[in-house]
Amino acid sequence: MSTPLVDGLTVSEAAGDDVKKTSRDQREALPGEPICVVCGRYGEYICDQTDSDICSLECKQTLIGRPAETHLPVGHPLPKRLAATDECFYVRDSESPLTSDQTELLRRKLEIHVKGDSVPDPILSFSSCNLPEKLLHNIQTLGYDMPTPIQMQGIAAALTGKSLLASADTGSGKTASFLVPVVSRCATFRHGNLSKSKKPLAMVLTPTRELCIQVEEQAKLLGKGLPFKTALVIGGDAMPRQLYRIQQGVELIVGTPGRLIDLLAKHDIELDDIMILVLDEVDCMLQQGFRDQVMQIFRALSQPQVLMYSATMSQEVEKMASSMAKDLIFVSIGQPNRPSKAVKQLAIWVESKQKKQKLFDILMSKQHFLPPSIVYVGSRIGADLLSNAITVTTGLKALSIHGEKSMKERREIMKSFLVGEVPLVVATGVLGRGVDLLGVRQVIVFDMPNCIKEYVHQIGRASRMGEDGTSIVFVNEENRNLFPDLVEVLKSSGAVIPRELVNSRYVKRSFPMGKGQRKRKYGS
Ligand SMILES: Nc1ncnc2c1ncn2[C@@H]1O[C@H](COP(=O)(O)OP(=O)(O)OP(=O)(O)O)[C@@H](O)[C@H]1O
Repeated sequence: MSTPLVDGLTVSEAAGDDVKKTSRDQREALPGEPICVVCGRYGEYICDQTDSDICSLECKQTLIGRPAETHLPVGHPLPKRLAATDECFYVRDSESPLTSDQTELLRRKLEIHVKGDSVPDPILSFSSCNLPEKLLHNIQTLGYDMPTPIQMQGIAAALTGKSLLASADTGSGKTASFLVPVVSRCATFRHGNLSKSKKPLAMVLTPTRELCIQVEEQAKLLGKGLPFKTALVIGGDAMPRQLYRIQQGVELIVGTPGRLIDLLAKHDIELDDIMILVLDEVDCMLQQGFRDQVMQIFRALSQPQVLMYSATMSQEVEKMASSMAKDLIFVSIGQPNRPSKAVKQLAIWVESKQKKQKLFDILMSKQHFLPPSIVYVGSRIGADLLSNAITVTTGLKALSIHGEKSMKERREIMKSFLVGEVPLVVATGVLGRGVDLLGVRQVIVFDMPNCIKEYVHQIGRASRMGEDGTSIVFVNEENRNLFPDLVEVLKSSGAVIPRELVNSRYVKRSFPMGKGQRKRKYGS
């Protein structure tokens, strides 16, 4: 039986089967699986006109619209991502504006979705948006040759002065997407107002000290040589020093909400010049726990531009963000709340009592332990106990990091981890979000967090800028609240779902075809 789909196209077999309409609906191919000859995703179908593997109706149409000689053989390994050098957008003169068709095509290719009034076109290069020369030089020194999709659209939107709510994968360059406009606007403002007072002009709030440290470091690198000074305002570091720095005159304050409120309550810091407020990890910042503090700080400012970023979003966050800023621009890259496709996920069903032994087995296996690794646990005491047990049982040097340790200790542990002296860190949520742990390619989620979004952030530490990474998560009946969400996330990434999870009564059953099942053919 044939099921009509769109004009003139039918799909053989399976009435009601969910045939993927666009390439975006299709998942990435697993090793050994057929690859769509047009976009490189899972080639679930065969195009009957060309016998090539394709992933969706959209790619079938693209394929049959191509001249015959460009129909590539089945399984031809086309790049999965848009390769910058292959793409006409990048070889054109990037100073001349895109036509609206080109803008639409670019956004479609890069999965850039926008909502709002007068959203500017994405930038194609850092040099096309009037940034100060020194900032451009610093961007180059950091090795950023080309903006990533979130930077293309995010920087363009932020430079208009409008507020922005943006989501993009973990490790996709969101930090520079908000810092480049912050540095540019602050440095330009100071340049034109040299004699005036040096009250702070921008503020970045993040949920953890580690993330603040990292954001401030990157801000310093981007602002080098410009009238752009920064102050770090986090708990655990001496307050007088932080205060002194602000009083000397800084352009940017980076801090956690708690310490900032403390500082503001005890000292007279003038925030009336703040023109940009950034909420990094905005869904976390607007959650109970942080929300009241963030709103208290927001009310102390005089209607700044608000830039809000995260890899995960919710409708509630969208609503709150809309109430904080008028004329908001929404930007999202790919599908929000999905893990980075570059992280290969493995879910293992392990009963709680066996989790430690399973972890030791992994750590002692040359094949499965891929240091440097992070193990995520649910509690501070759990982090201490597990890191000790790992060292005693496996001989591996493991350290724990959590909120009860002093800032000095946390800094030292991070340093020895990042320089490779320690192959393994056992962490709580303090390292779960935002932290750019270059070199980490494996994450082991020992205790499933109590929200799927935190899981997405945690496994995101295993891949930066689309580099391959792996994650292992231990799951059992105790995590049943998350089963439906976890299955969705695993399914969307093409990961294998453990039998116990498949058969669980807490999961609604609707699974993709298993291997070995026949492929459907597109008829015409
Ligand atoms: N245009 C670029 N070209 C090359 N590398 C880049 C570019 N932009 C950022 N990077 C690098 O990519 C890495 C990831 O960036 P970043 O930490 O900003 O990701 P993120 O999107 O904020 O991730 P998360 O959601 O996990 O916080 C960093 O090491 C950063 O230096």
